[in-house]
Amino acid sequence: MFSRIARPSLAVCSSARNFSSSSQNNAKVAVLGASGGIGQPLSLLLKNSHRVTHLSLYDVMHTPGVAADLSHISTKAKVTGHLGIDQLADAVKDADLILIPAGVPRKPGMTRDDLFNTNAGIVRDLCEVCAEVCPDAIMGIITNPVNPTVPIAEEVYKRKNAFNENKINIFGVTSLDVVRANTFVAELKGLDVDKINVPVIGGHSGVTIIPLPSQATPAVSFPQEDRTRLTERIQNAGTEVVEAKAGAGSATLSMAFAAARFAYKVLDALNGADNKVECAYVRSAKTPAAYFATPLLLGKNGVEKNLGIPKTIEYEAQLIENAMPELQSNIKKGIDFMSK
Ligand SMILES: NC(=O)C1=CN([C@@H]2O[C@H](COP(=O)(O)OP(=O)(O)OC[C@H]3O[C@@H](n4cnc5c(N)ncnc54)[C@H](O)[C@@H]3O)[C@@H](O)[C@H]2O)C=CC1
Ligand SMILES: O=C([O-])CC(=O)C(=O)O
Repeated sequence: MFSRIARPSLAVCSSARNFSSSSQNNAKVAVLGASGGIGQPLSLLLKNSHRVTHLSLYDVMHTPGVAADLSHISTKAKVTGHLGIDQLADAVKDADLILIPAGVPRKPGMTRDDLFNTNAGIVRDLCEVCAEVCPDAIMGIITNPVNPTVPIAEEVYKRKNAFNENKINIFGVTSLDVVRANTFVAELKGLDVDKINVPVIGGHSGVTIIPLPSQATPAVSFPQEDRTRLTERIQNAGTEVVEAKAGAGSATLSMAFAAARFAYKVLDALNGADNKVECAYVRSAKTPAAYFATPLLLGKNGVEKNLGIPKTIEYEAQLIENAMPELQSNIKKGIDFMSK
């Protein structure tokens, strides 16, 4: 079974070298954790995108079936399935973009930090291969807890001499916070959700999630009581889904939508499209925390320009201040994990 899967994936991947390019219509995207609750719908959205010519699916289970299923869809992306660590290098070779939703999700009563012990090692091991095989690929890490998994990834790249201090190509995907903020604000204000943009900065857990509705476009205003309720709903939205799923996992479909939104912007920017801006969690010189989500102008190498913390009102400035201790401690936990 194992060797039957290995051969075709090798064959396809050697020809996949030709796919690697900075053209949106000629991009190889690898999904690591492709068989999971996020991985499957995300892979479907990518298979449905004109931007992708090679969709490479990696997991420790079920990728032959997921790849066979998706490969029957009449869109142009070639689909390859890769199973187990021995096939990871082929899965990511020549990738333009790697998305990582591999790892365990929360159950009711757990915090994202409770996932650290399992997921930190998974991200480390995946990044070790990526650092060796495709250090320049853009990487979007979805695996929780995002606040420390992104520093872990960069520490791996440093150890493998694959780290480029002049370039930011490793992102924590926080687009779901923006998607939720847009949805909730549009609902509250009766606006067209397609036309609203609410920046969300900071990190991706509890108080480190900092929505900035004062900077929304179009402009919206709230009495303070509503602003507080909105902020808390966005901060707790992941838990809202975990509780509603009652033990069957956390957000998967909305996360797949959000990760696809992130991926499409990255791929469009790789193809030279201007003005592709997305909030994401990256190494940052713009705040006291070494990693911080802000609006980023995307380009051919990842972050073209960090647009920094937008203007804030006093309430939002206080949220930023409140978030710093937890965020800094989460980042330290990731870096300490790698120095053991
Ligand atoms: N950044 C964000 O906004 C969000 C992050 N998440 C996180 O995404 C992660 C995945 O969530 P789900 O897809 O719901 O979980 P899931 O359990 O449904 O899927 C995870 C997949 O990862 C695979 N996997 C486990 N170890 C692996 C390894 N070493 N290499 C490759 N694949 C491996 C599993 O086989 C499984 O297919 C969780 O950590 C969750 O907390 C979830 C929602 C939002
Ligand atoms: O809450 C979770 O565990 C999953 C997640 O990150 C989210 O839905 O924002």
